[in-house]
Amino acid sequence: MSHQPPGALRQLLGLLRPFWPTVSVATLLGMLGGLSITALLATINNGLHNEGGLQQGVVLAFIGLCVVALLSSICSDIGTNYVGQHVIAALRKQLGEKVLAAPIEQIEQYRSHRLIPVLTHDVDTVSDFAYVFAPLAISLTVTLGCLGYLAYLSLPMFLLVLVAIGIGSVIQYAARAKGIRGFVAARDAEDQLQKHYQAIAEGAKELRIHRTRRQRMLNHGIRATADGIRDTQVRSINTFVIAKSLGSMLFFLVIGLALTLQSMWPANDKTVISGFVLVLLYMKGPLEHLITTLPIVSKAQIALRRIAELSERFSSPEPHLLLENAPGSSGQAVNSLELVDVTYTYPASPGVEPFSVGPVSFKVQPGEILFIVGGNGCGKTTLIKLLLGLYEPSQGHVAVNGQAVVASTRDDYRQLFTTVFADYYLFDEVIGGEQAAPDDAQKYLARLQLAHKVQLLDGAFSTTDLSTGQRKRLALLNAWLEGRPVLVFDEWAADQDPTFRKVFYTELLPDLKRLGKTIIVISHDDRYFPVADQLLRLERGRVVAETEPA
Ligand SMILES: Nc1ncnc2c1ncn2[C@@H]1O[C@H](COP(=O)(O)OP(=O)(O)OP(=O)(O)O)[C@@H](O)[C@H]1O
Repeated sequence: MSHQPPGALRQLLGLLRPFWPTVSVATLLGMLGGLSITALLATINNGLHNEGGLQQGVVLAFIGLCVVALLSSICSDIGTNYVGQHVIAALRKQLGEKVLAAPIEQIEQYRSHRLIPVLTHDVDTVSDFAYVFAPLAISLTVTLGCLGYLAYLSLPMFLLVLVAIGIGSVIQYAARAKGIRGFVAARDAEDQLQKHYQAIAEGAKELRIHRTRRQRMLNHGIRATADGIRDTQVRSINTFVIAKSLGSMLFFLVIGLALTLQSMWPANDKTVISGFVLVLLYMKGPLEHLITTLPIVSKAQIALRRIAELSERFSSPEPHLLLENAPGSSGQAVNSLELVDVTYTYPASPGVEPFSVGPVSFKVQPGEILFIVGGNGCGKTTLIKLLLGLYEPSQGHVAVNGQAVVASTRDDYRQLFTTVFADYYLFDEVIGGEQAAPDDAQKYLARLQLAHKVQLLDGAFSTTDLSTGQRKRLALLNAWLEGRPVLVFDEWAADQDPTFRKVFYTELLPDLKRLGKTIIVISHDDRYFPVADQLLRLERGRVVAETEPA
């Protein structure tokens, strides 16, 4: 993927905007440092040709210039580092917020193996740039100061240097264009590598018991991708290195040319040629620094493009999604929960007919248990994502207490639910309802037959190193601790042993029902279907049977 949205520079400027006073002062100080160094060079050059060496006044000026150059470059460095680190922190926070606020469909489509490298690798690359930013500014101002001094010394020689810099810039520009193409290809391959890493971490067990797959993963996956990245990076860096060496040689050519011209056309003032050589030799350092930093700048540019692409993808955050200082749950009582003629269609992908669910209507009330049943892939999870307000219906609406859920109320609406998805994520910390006392937790842990394994310490589980079924029981603990009115379980019992499965359907669900909870269960356990007050059977996204309480 080498899609390149145009917003990289705009994004960088946007991030720098709050720090413009510091950036301006740091840049001005950097320029002052650069100019002081140029003035020092001029003083040294004059001193070289002055019979009596440096006069007392000049010595004081020399010391003054040293102090100014030292202090201004230190302060400029500190200022730009401060800004750089704040920009990185702002970027990290901004990206985190974007992911937290992005519609679920967008996150599902982006894929985690592409998301994580942007949040880690690309932000780190921009952070590398933050460290070179200050020296870069100083090198640039020293180079400009030196050029100014050269122009003051001799206009023809200054023009000669400008021509040389022009030739050098063309070489650098060509090298940079070639290098950037390589860096973009390498960055694309990084996503692929991340996908392989994810596979070897999450599929460790499967790979251990399948030699052919393991070897294929190693040879065609990790080795081939890592070697590909290495070769592309080596080629790109080599291009920069050759261009840098050519540029370096250009300096000596210009110095040689100037000395030759001088012997052909001797200058009256010896300070001109010595100053010229002195400045050029000094300028070589900062100018080379500028050139060697080009790869870092190019990489930062690519990273910024990736970040801008992610920002653009996630640029339509859910409106009214409260990220700060909002109450944990909406506190609203639920008298009824309804889906009214709801339909939803997944975005089309090439060559595949997009899956649609609906139109579906149902109503469920407190103290009721609704089962959603049907074969694999018939749309049960999609339906509960619609019910939970994670997907917005293409048509129809979801209503609570007869009121349609709209964008401004959707986040509050979601706080009515405690959910255990089939692919749930078990957080270490327990963020319980206000009434969640540790005594209660201990009681429920015992009920879930986990009291001998897990304890609640400082609001976190003492361990989550448990069996699959035990981890899922731990996820269920939230059903009590959060105290929310609607509970949704997506194939919760699938990983439980027959005894505890029975406990779930015949004891825990009825207990929760008695507490007045509204309960929605996705289930394949047909022997427990009678537990349900309502049963909704789906087939290819359509409701084919609905059973209401007698
Ligand atoms: N993110 C997605 N993008 C596109 N299509 C999707 C996406 N997620 C699911 N689908 C499609 O929607 C269909 C229904 O998926 P869903 O997860 O709702 O089924 P399910 O009834 O819960 O299945 P199971 O019992 O296997 O969990 C699937 O056939 C799948 O192709």
